[in-house]
Amino acid sequence: MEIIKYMETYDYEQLVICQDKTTGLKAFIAIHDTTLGPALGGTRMWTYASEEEAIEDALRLARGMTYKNAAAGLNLGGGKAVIMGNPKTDKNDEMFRAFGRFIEGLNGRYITAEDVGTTEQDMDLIHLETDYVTGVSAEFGSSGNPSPVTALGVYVGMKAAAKEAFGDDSLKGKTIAVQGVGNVAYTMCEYLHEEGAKLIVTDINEEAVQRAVDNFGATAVGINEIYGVEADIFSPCALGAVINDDTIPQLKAKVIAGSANNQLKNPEHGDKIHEMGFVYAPDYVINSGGVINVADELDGYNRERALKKVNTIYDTIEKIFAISKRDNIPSYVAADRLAEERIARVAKARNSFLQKEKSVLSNRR
Ligand SMILES: NC(=O)c1ccc[n+]([C@@H]2O[C@H](COP(=O)([O-])OP(=O)(O)OC[C@H]3O[C@@H](n4cnc5c(N)ncnc54)[C@H](O)[C@@H]3O)[C@@H](O)[C@H]2O)c1
Ligand SMILES: CC(C)C[C@H](N)C(=O)O
Repeated sequence: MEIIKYMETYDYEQLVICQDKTTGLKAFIAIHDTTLGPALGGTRMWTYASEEEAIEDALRLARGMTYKNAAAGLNLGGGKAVIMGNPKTDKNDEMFRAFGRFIEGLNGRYITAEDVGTTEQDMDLIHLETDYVTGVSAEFGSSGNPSPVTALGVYVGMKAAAKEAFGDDSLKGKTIAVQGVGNVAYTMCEYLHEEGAKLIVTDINEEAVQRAVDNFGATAVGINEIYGVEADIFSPCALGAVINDDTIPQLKAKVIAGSANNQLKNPEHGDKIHEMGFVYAPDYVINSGGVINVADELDGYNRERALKKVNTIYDTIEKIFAISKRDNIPSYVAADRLAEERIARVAKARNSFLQKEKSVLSNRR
């Protein structure tokens, strides 16, 4: 991978390499675009096979956050960090403190939070060294783990998608096939069960499946069967790239609405499901509840206000379907357009000179 070339192609601002051999920290912080504000995005800890793979992931995820934050109406740019290592065996407290100091060194250009492989406790350790961290424990007046709020957003976004597909946003009696019943999907299933939906679930973790069967009367199926079950809605809540050439022909559901990031294997798969008449709730819009929630901490966390904002995911999804129909474009393109247009409008509004910004004038002796 030619890093600078890749960064030029997608217009990235910055890539930071962090190492601290005492603690074993090897991390990358990618900042994609800060037109709307400081870059907010989680820190992922993962067993990457190579540095190149880690950098690629950081860059790709950072750009995703630019779009997610812009479409969510947040005054925040996009960034993401990755730490190389096994989150189960390679963590130590000092590693996260060292990482916190690197974040502090960016002076607010990047603000972190939880992502795959990192926890509220890790954020608390980062918080010992910097204030540029969200998703820290509630005892610090913070919002805590974002997953349950992400689940609320997916639930309301799913209702908007159901309205588009079936003319009614009620999920009562609808059958929903859920792939992965982890942190986000378990809470989402709670909402769905309460509304009277029928659940079909799968997970590689048998305990997670059993919990859904016991608590929500869900029907369990094998991991490869989930695509082809008779359902109204397919809800991918585990992995990326699950909408692909192999899975699309199997899908019987009319709606695709779930929490997983990067659901489309390639953009062509977004085009294909559009042509085939599926109603697809774009992933980074429907799963933006977590980031909306942690972003509220920056104004002094107010749960009621945060949840009110998360509920607007319903309206954003409706708006995206309206753009998709108006311009006859797939919903994932409509979401990108919504985000890009907002960034362009703000960039235009902010391009006039302000005295406080550094300029040639401040260099006068
Ligand atoms: N947690 C958040 O706030 C948040 C926010 C935005 C997006 N997301 C995305 O939502 C998804 C779920 O996040 P989470 O926090 O619930 O993660 P999680 O790890 O708690 O849950 C994922 C579940 O998927 C299962 N799984 C893994 N591979 C599978 C497979 N091949 N088939 C079926 N199940 C499989 C896991 O066993 C686990 O139970 C991820 O893609 C994540 O990036 C999460
Ligand atoms: C900042 C976060 C809560 C990030 C979250 N993991 C996401 O992908 O949206």
